[in-house]
This record gives sequence, C-alpha cells and structure tokens, in this order.
Amino acid sequence: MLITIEGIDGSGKSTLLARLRELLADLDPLFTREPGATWVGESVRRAIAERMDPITEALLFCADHAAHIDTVIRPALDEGRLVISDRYADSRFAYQPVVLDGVLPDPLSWLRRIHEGWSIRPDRTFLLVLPVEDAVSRLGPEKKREYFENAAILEQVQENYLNLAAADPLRFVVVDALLPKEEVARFIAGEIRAGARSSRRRPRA
Ligand SMILES: Nc1ncnc2c1ncn2[C@@H]1O[C@H](COP(=O)(O)OP(=O)(O)OP(=O)(O)O)[C@@H](O)[C@H]1O
Ligand SMILES: Cc1cn([C@H]2C[C@H](O)[C@@H](COP(=O)(O)O)O2)c(=O)[nH]c1=O
Repeated sequence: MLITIEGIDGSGKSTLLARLRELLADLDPLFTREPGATWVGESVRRAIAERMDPITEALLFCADHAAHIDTVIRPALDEGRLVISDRYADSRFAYQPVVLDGVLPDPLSWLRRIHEGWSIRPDRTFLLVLPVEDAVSRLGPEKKREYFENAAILEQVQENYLNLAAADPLRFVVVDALLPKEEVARFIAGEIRAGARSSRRRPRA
C-alpha cells in the first residue's frame, strides 16, 4: 500500500512523519521522500538552490520520481510492504504549475502527461492544510528560507493542492494542520492502519 503525505512548506510533514515512525512501528513501513531518496534528488536540490530554468527543474523532479519508483517504491510494494512517502507526484502538480505559469500553455496537463504510464498512483494521500500565514511563520526568518518558501508562491501552491483534492476525493484526505501535532499524527496513523487492514483482505491486482 502506498501512502503519500502532501502540503505546503511548513505544514508539518516532517513533524508528522517522525511521529508516524513511532506510532506505526509494528507495521514496519518503509518511509521515503521526494526529493531526496535517490542521488537524482541531490541534483534537484542544486537546481532549486541555483534557480535553474523551470523546465529543467520540473524535469529533474520527474527524473527523481522515476528513480525513486524504480529503486525504492516498486521493490518495496512488490514485497508487500507499506510505503509512506513525504511528498510525491502531487507536489509536482501543485508546485511546478506556479513556476511554469507563462512558460508553457498548460503546465498541469504537461506534467500529468510526463507521469503517464509509469508513475504509481498512491492508495491514499493525506493533505495537510493550514493558512499560508501560519505556515510561513512556522518556517522562521525569510532570509533562511528556500525559494518556494514565500507566501505569494505558497498561496498558489495551496490552491493547486485543494483543486487536486477536490478532483480526487476518494484518494485525498484533507487534514487540518492547525490541530495539535499529536492529534494530527494519531488521526493519520489510525487511517493508515485501517487502510492497511483492508488492503490485507484484498488481493493485489
Ligand atoms: N500541528 C502543529 N502545530 C504547531 N506547530 C507545528 C505543527 N506541526 C509542525 N509544527 C511546527 O512547524 C514547523 C514546521 O514543521 P515541519 O518542519 O514539520 O514542516 P514541513 O511541512 O516538513 O516543512 P518543509 O516542507 O519546509 O520541510 C516546526 O517548527 C514544527 O515543530
Ligand atoms: C517533490 C517536489 C518538491 N518541490 C518543492 C517543495 C519544497 O519547497 C522543496 C523541497 O521539498 P521539502 O520536502 O520541503 O524539503 O521542493 C517541488 O517544487 N516539486 C516537487 O515535485
């Protein structure tokens, strides 16, 4: 079963994942992330830091996703493991249209086409949502933030995320990220546990 955690910068993903490692330890999940699970992810970090052109940046994120699926996700799913990824394809569909706006006529369709035929659809995606001003204040002083970590960009990213969730309500679970950390973690752990139980009852297609 593939679970993904999404949300704007500062929404609490890393905090949540650290707690899920403890709460779900008995299920022995594989925790992974994008970018960062493959050496391609290092190129992505460099592209963000150096502000490469948005098409190069988008294609590097996609390359990291392909390597992530090939080397980490598919092997673990084939072994029947629960996989939990901090960011996944929806990060591309939420962030890259913002920087590709004005560069391509329809960035989201372009991105979706690139993923077609090889990306693996998550079984469930938890989207952490909170007002952008709260996320930005959690992120700390502006000068220490990465390129995407500014309010104007994050407003558009969050709107894109909410549109993705509205279009796919069976997969997305929208979670109030203003709730206390422990409440967020226990709710999501419970949902993942329930999903894992029912997927054990269903044979994999
Ligand atoms: N539910 C919560 N309530 C209050 N503060 C929180 C909550 N969740 C996380 N935080 C705090 O917000 C800050 C940002 O959280 P975190 O690093 O987990 O976000 P993130 O989504 O992983 O960010 P990024 O995408 O930039 O890596 C941290 O200081 C964390 O302690
Ligand atoms: C996977 C992915 C990520 N991003 C952005 C989102 C963040 O601002 C950075 C790095 O991610 P982190 O988890 O906060 O360290 O990259 C993106 O724009 N597109 C993507 O596909």
